[in-house]
Amino acid sequence: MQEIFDVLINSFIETKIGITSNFLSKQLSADLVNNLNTLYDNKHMQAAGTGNDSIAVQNKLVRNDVIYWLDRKHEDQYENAFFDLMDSFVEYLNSSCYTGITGYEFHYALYETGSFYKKHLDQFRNNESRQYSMIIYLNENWIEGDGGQLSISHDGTDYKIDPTGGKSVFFKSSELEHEVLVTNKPRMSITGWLKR
Ligand SMILES: O=C(O)CCC(=O)C(=O)O
Ligand SMILES: [Fe+2]
Repeated sequence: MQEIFDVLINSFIETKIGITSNFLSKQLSADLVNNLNTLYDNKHMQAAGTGNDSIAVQNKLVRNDVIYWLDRKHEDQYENAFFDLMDSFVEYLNSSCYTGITGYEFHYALYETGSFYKKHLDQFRNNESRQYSMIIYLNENWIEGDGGQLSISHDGTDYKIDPTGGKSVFFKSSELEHEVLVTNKPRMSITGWLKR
């Protein structure tokens, strides 16, 4: 995994947007897709909020994905395998870049056809604990016409990143505004934040 972590970290250092394919194995990706589909079918995925007030402001004009938080307490072997992978990534990041990350949080996200997330910053104004944003995509066979790209404008360049299965994107939560363009088919991911 170290080589894949290096690709992610080195591209982040070069352009402020870390990207690597194959962050997740095909098997783990498929297992997490199964989890997500089951959660969705059982109506456990909930409308995502914006902001971190105790009453989350649910603003469907800003975002209309549905989410579910991963938790080791679920004792789900695939969620735990995902957390094990994140533990090794955080350990590697902290030891190679002195980032001092002490925690994280991750949720599954499903964008149904027609869904989007308008331009935003991930760090809350009243809480700076989110240091790095990390997204891991779960969509096999994504093609351009499917839409749903992650769009990041930075240094005069428009980056449009396809949410292709296994790919991970990594950037500083306080720095880069980004948006999810309208998706033309269901779009699945795990999104999270490394915290300090
Ligand atoms: O799924 C993505 O590409 C980005 C999601 C996002 O920006 C967020 O959940 O804050
Ligand atoms: Fe975001």
